[in-house]
Amino acid sequence: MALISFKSKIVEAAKAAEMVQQWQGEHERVVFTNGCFDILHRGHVEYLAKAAEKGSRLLLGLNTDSSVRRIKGPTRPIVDQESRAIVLAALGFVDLIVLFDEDTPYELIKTVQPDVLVKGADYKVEDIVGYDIVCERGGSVETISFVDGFSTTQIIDKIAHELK
Ligand SMILES: Nc1ncnc2c1ncn2[C@@H]1O[C@H](COP(=O)(O)OP(=O)(O)OP(=O)(O)O)[C@@H](O)[C@H]1O
Ligand SMILES: O=P(O)(O)O[C@@H]1O[C@H]([C@H](O)CO)[C@@H](O)[C@H](O)[C@@H]1O
Repeated sequence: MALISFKSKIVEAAKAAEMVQQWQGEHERVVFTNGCFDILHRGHVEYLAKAAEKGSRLLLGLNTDSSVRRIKGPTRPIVDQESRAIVLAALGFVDLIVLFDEDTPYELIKTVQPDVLVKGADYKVEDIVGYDIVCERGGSVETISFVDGFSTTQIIDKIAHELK
């Protein structure tokens, strides 16, 4: 798949909503998840693969750099938003990526109206942003178990320690 086709997965919210409506019209089950995904690691990949299995299409909400900075602190992200989006777009089981600049994906989830909302098991189901929106339309909100020993923070700490 040429790079250009990876980039075509990265769309604006309005386009994503249009695609989701089309897929749902064809009885496809659309899964939504979101995150910062700074320095992609094995936990992310296994998590996204399992999220994708919960439906037939996977839409990923990706925090912009300024959003990540507000959530994870002034030294983050390490990897810029365009690079994070392209790396994620290379994953065959990711169908669409939408950048969002808010602190939470609430407005994006309201716009795209997915069938399934997924986060990692570090979140309680009822605390997941968008829970109300997805449940209201009869969708499901689920968590995916953690792959122990993998986090971006741990990678950063390991590099910082090794380079001391
Ligand atoms: N080891 C893991 N196993 C399964 N899911 C994970 C793992 N690490 C992160 N996730 C999930 O991936 C998504 C993105 O998480 P995030 O980008 O915060 O990863 P992270 O490695 O925890 O980052 P940080 O260390 O900077 O907090 C979230 O839904 C999170 O639950
Ligand atoms: O990569 P993270 O930190 O797991 O992603 C965050 O998830 C938050 C979650 O959806 C809250 O229920 C979200 O609000 C935040 O914007 C990040 O995407």
